[in-house]
Amino acid sequence: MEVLRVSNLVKRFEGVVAVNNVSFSVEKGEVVGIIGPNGSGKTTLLNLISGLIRPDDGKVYIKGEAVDPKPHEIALRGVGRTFQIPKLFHTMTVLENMLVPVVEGEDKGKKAEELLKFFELYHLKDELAGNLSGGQQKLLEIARVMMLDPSILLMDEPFAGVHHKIVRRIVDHIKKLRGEKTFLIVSHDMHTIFGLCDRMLVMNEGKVLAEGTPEEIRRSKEIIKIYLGV
Ligand SMILES: Nc1ncnc2c1ncn2[C@@H]1O[C@H](COP(=O)(O)OP(=O)(O)OP(=O)(O)O)[C@@H](O)[C@H]1O
Repeated sequence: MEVLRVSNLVKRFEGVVAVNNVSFSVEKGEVVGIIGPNGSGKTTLLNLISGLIRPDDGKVYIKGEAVDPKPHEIALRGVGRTFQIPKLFHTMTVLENMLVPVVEGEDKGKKAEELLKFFELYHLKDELAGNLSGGQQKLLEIARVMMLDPSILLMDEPFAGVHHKIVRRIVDHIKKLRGEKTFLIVSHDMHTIFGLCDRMLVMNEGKVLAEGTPEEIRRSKEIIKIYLGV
């Protein structure tokens, strides 16, 4: 079942076409990686899907319905987002950060604790978020976005600047959740993303240049040309 589709998305910034007529779709439970050189439009694409910026053209469909590109509207439809630099409250504790998203019902605290246990952060629950390592902050942001029970997770560079032990933990968590949840992950960490994804999109100069399984992408001459400049 298709859970996400972007159709002819375009975003221009004075003179730069950051996203240039991008279309693709994602099936429920897939883990899709987005790779591409710096400035190829990956973050802008995630910003468009999560409604942080409005497209100049094109549409985003979630579970078959066109969405109004507003962050709140998109979050309500089950799309969660993490950032290249986690957006945490550094002077609040780990547990307090977990309780920032508005969640209906009475068991917010219990849910937060369960998620902290799942992400192996429970022992740090009373620590200030600002005292966590970069990798622990990334884990906490992932745990926090799960408070809203997203069905689709957009992740921007979840492995960048993260100790390899925590990279492995993040990968393990994604593997546990795949199938039930759908992931769209932007990463420069070729080794990790190739090992994790079902499918990859390769962006260059705002366009999707190639799409395929990690194996297909590895064999693609175009990709080698972009990354190695030959
Ligand atoms: N707010 C903005 N104003 C002007 N130009 C922008 C803005 N955001 C992005 N751009 C430009 O759009 C292009 C795509 O940027 P984007 O950050 O989406 O690329 P990226 O693939 O995520 O890069 P990186 O891997 O370095 O994070 C770049 O040329 C960038 O300079």
